[in-house]
Amino acid sequence: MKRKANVSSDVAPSNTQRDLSPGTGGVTTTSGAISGATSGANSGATSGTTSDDINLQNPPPPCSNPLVTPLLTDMYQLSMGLAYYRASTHQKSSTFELFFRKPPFSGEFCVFAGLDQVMSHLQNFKFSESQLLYIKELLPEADEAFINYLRNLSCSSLTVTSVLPGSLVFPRVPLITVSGPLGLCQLLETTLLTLINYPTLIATNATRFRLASGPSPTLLEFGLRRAQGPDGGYSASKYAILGGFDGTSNVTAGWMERGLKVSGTMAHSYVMSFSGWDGYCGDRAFADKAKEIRDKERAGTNEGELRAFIEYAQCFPNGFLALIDTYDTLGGVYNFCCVAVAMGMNGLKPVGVRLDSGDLAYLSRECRRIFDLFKATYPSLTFWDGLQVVASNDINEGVLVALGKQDHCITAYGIGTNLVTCQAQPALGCVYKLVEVEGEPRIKLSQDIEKVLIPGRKQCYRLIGSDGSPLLDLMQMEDETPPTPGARILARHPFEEQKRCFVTPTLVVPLTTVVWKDGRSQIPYPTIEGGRMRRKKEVEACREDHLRAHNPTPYKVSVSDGLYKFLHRIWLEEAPVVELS
Ligand SMILES: Nc1ncnc2c1ncn2[C@@H]1O[C@H](COP(=O)(O)OP(=O)(O)OP(=O)(O)O)[C@@H](O)[C@H]1O
Ligand SMILES: O=P(O)(O)OC[C@H]1O[C@H](OP(=O)(O)OP(=O)(O)O)[C@H](O)[C@@H]1O
Ligand SMILES: O=C(O)c1cccnc1
Ligand SMILES: [Mg+2]
Repeated sequence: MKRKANVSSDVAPSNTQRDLSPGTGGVTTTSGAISGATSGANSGATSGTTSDDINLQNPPPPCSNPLVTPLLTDMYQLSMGLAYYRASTHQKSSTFELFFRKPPFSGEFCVFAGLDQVMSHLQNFKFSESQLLYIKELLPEADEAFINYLRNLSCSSLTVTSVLPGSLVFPRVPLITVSGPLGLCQLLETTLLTLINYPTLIATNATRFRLASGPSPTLLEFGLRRAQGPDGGYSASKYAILGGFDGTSNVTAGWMERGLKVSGTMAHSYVMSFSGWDGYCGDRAFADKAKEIRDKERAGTNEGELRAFIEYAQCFPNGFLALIDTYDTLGGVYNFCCVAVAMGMNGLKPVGVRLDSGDLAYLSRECRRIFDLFKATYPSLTFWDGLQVVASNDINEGVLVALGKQDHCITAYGIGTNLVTCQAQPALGCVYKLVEVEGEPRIKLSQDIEKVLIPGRKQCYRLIGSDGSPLLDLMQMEDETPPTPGARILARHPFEEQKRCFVTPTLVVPLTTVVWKDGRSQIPYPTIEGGRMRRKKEVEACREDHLRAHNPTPYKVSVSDGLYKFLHRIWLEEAPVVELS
């Protein structure tokens, strides 16, 4: 992120963070923390490899969710499809744009995500015979000719342009533009919206959590159990990582996306399940050592918890991370430290603790203070400074901001409900609107000025200033000359006449790329890691005041003078003049 004047923080997790996975021994992770160390090697197009690695000739794979077919749509798309067909307008050339009008979370931006599944849908778009039978049942008006038309539909006649995943995007700029036969473009509306709205919302939410936490802590996504169903949970895990999270507890996400890092700690049930030493069959000397240290350092800590930790440490000698708040958090830290000393005496390194209730800042400081006490007593053990303090329990963006203003020693956050359900704003309002038919721009008027459509096919550019940060996004008509670096142009607010500025960009970046044409993908299949890297770069380049959590400065999304005049001429032509008498 850039401050108004200069560069500031980095959103990459620091390279001193540790892997929290049992069995991986708290290994130091690299900046992306999607090392795949715990979830196997990368494999294929959906892995965490960079997009350059992928052979362009590989067609996009099937959608990850088998529910995504041409039938994942609203009834009215099929009804309109039939009506276009009957009116013989279904083959008219058309252009639709997918965009949002208002950013979520009272913010100014979104992080675009979900294009991977859109590419898969375009590639695999085909009604099955049983779906066609069902459509006949549903739409008795449909004759065999229409069913045959649906039967032969594929996306080979479409041209699709899009911004790329991980891009910072702003209101009204078309994120995806679909050009092709009217009937087919219409049939894609609902599916494209459902494939983009939630991924973009969750990637944006995750980005905001990352901005709120700062670059250092490890962010782990823990939301599967609270997500809106299996697909909500899976999408949340994937796109939270695109948005800057480092790992997920969701095993299916790791299995499906082999580059994603899967990790976790332990639950209260595990700690609660132990109550004494009956049936203990582990290493007696190890248990006796831990108990001896406990009796010396803090007699009276919970015995069942101590046993639970001793058992776990033996099972995961390189991945001991203890949940310490089941009975009494401070007693829990002592129990952890005693087991840690016993491990250290066997040449092993514990990973750390998790706090799941109470004042997380205060308790994290207490953890560090007690680690320091042990460090003073057992200075030959070298792991004390590197121990993790993981915090969880209903953490949201506000809690991260609040914790950032307090003194705390938290090194990692486990975040579920508020992240995956996007509790602060549960839906993104991307829309998909017709802007042109047979080369004729179309406008939709509204009493609500924000809802007036900007007509026609557009070219969109990001104009970059001399400090490398974006100045504004500019939309212009397709046939206008693109802006050029060093040349001064007039940029106008689309609706408010007095809001305009002259801008001289240092760099002009086209916002969209042709991603689908002539029946095939024109880009390497988008990867989570590719989107993650683009998001990081774009967030770093953007001025901090556009991204901040509260009262962000509006980012200018402008139109060229030519598009402004065109929009307002069409608006006047189409708006009825009322007669008063
Ligand atoms: N130091 C802090 N500053 C700001 N918010 C915090 C701090 N510590 C914890 N929180 C947040 O305050 C809320 C505390 O919630 P709540 O009172 O329900 O939990 P608790 O009583 O500590 O634990 P539980 O009920 O789960 O046993 C959570 O959202 C938590 O993330
Ligand atoms: O708080 P979240 O951000 O959703 O993070 C995930 C939560 O899920 C687990 O709780 P669990 O399901 O055991 O429930 P509880 O903590 O509410 O008792 C875990 O201990 C976290 O508290
Ligand atoms: O691994 C964890 O600690 C975890 C995972 C999911 C939800 N709560 C906690
Ligand atoms: Mg909880």
